[in-house]
Amino acid sequence: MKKNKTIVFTGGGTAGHVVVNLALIPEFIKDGWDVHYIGSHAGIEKDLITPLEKVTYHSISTGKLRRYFDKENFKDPFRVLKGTWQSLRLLRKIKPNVIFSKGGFVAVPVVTAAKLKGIPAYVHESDYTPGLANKLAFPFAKKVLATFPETMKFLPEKKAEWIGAIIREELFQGKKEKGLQICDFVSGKPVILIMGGSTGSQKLNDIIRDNLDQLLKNFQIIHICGKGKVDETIKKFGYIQFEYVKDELKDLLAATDLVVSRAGSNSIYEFLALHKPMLLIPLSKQASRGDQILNANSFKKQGFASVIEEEQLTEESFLNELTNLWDEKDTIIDKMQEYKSDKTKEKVIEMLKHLN
Ligand SMILES: CC(=O)N[C@H]1[C@@H](OP(=O)(O)OP(=O)(O)OC[C@H]2O[C@@H](n3ccc(=O)[nH]c3=O)[C@H](O)[C@@H]2O)O[C@H](CO)[C@@H](O)[C@@H]1O
Repeated sequence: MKKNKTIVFTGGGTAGHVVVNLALIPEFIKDGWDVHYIGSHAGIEKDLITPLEKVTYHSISTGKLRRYFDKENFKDPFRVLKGTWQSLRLLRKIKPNVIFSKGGFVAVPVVTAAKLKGIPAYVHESDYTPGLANKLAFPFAKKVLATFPETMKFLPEKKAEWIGAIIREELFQGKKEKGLQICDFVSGKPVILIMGGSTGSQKLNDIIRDNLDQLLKNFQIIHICGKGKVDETIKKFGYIQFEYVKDELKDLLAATDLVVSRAGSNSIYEFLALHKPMLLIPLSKQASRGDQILNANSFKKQGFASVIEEEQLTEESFLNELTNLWDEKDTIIDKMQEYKSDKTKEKVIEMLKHLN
């Protein structure tokens, strides 16, 4: 019997390294491919992928990027070596035609093993500048795909291709009434969605909670706080908190007028595609390599967002920028409507199917 074509997806650590895979996986299942996923034992990728029917999830050992001293840092190279050996064994068994990596540390051993087995691996970089895990994977990749056009200058010239953002189809199918109903909100009063990235942000949580009464005078607020960060003591009409939202996100976004968010690349491209004016508070240089600052400033320059850097974040600057954003929202939406995504998802699927 003829074997189905097979694809292996990898990527994890935060949802930003999984959602692009979530957008692509259904298209391969629909076309009769066998779909496998290689992720970590306990990362968010396991949570998000294992409920999917027709996807076989395999766990491997993986390291983690810590920007501080920890004795675990010394064990990580051995974990990555073990992960590479495990990936080699898995790839020998699965025999995929192609591999798609969305990055994060778990992807490094998989892409390395792909090179050793001669399997073409496509690596996707969604941030303005490439992260360390992806940089380690570039030498082993067949192609490196970028979301931001500006990223091309940081990528290996012969392998790099700009494709744009890959967005989950379901996000376009949200219903405003359903979103309002989930939150127990009224229609006719504007809604702000607060999203501190897939893991939540204490900084954003604090500024919202410190100004809650003021904000609730004019807005209703959906607050995605991050795992373990919901404050059960706050119960107010027009304010609802979530740790993380899965299927209902599309409806919550449909009910949203403005967004306040970190500047993770996937999130901000989703807000752009859905025409949601956004106030971005990027992760600071102290806590990251500064990629979110570049993501945010690129969006500001194009007229899609206003930005407050953490060092400038005060109650006053926050409330002022939010008022300005509300006043400017129609102009911003006009600008967003000019942005064309140009069938990015379809292009990538063609590329992976035909190894272009
Ligand atoms: C702290 C950290 O390392 N952040 C990085 C991480 O962010 P993070 O994981 O937050 O990534 P993104 O903002 O790019 O994507 C988050 C994704 O999770 C989804 N989502 C989020 C919350 C929720 O409740 N439900 C839900 O489905 C969003 O719709 C989005 O699709 O990866 C991004 C993409 O490489 C980087 O730009 C960020 O710097």
